[in-house]
Amino acid sequence: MSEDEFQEALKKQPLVNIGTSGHVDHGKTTLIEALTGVWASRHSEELKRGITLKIGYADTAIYKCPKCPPPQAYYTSATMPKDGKCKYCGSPLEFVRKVSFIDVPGHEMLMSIMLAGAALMDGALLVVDATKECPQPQTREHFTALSIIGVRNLVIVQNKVDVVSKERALESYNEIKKFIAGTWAENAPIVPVSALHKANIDALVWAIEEYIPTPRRDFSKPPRMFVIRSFDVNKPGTNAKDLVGGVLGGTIVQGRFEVGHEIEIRPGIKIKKDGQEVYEPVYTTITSLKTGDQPLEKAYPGGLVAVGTTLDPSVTKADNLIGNVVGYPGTLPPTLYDLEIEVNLLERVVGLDKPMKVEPVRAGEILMVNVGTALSIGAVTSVRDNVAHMKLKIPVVAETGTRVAISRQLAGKWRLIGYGFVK
Ligand SMILES: Nc1nc2c(ncn2[C@@H]2O[C@H](COP(=O)(O)OP(=O)(O)OP(=O)(O)O)[C@@H](O)[C@H]2O)c(=O)[nH]1
Ligand SMILES: [Mg+2]
Ligand SMILES: [Mg+2]
Ligand SMILES: [Zn+2]
Repeated sequence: MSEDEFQEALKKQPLVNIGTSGHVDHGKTTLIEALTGVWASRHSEELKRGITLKIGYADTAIYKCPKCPPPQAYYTSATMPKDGKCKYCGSPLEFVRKVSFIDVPGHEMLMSIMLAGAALMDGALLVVDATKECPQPQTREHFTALSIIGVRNLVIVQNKVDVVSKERALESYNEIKKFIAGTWAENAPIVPVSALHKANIDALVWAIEEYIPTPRRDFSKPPRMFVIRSFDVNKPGTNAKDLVGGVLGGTIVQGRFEVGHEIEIRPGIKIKKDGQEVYEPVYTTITSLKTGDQPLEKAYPGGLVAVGTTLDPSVTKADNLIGNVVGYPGTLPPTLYDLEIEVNLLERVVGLDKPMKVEPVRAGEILMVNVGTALSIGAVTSVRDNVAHMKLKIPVVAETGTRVAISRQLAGKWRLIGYGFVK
């Protein structure tokens, strides 16, 4: 990738994904709103119930005052004055970079969605409610998920400091310090904020600038995108000649896509063949690319990219293609119905109120696997040493060495128990 191409791309599209993580109701979505001005939980069911159910996206740009010291120097499109000038010294603010936030649910029933989101994160914010003892079960479980998936750029956000005493704020800080002591996140910054009152957000932006850099990716690798959403964007009753093809929403994880190129989507759609249900890859052409409202000729890793296609919209409607992998024809890993994984179990199940020992994997049990944004369950057919064979209900697209998160149902809920690598 040339420096010019990187700089050019940087102006048009966020090239870094910053995820949220943390226990339910600790203020992840409120924090993203404070940073971006966007409420990322927009689905009607989410609005009704006040909890995040799906992966949410919100983009913003970071700006900096050339004269003021940090943290006052730091702004986002949502926090900067309308005239684009520093509110302390009046200097015109300088554009730093675009960033995309990926918001995940904290509810214990939605761990699989968090894992799908985590597969896309270049860095993360771990949101901790200062009014609650730390760690809460999904604080632990999300932190473990970041550890497993290999997210290493972390900023810890101590939220809701508007409703705690100074003593409690200090106690909460010490709980967080103790929680991360001896882990890879030991030196992560802890930034106290009130997401609700948008207090100390400049210090958080500063920490993001210091600790979550935009990764320099190799754009020349064969392009690959993980699908997170798929839609039929036509209004009911549209004339057949005006129909627009199916749209895929996802995050590019390597390479770049260009308008006009042919793509393959795997595992594709379920069909019946000789009385058996199988998945067949789908082939189509990219008719448009967009990030936010910005049309693109080329799309790069980072943020949510909408890919227009020539597919019949009935194929993409209602998130039908979630978890699929997109690439140029012939470049994708194989579709696997049988999975052989080298299993690494956690010592403890961390997502429960009381952590408990992880029992070994047994033949015959049902496990859940997350591979990229794909999710499948399957029965373990055999276990030898630390290698487990599984028969999957829905096939996954993965090559040797692909990282897999493994969950087991405990007390009726899927809990993260370990990770593995595809053999
Ligand atoms: N007092 C106070 N309340 C906050 C703050 N941030 C969030 N809240 C409140 O906490 C509740 C939960 O906030 P959300 O942003 O929905 O929390 P979340 O972590 O996104 O929740 P899930 O996505 O369901 O896990 C809401 O009632 C918010 O208004 C804060 O800084 N101070
Ligand atoms: Mg939320
Ligand atoms: Mg909530
Ligand atoms: Zn200034």
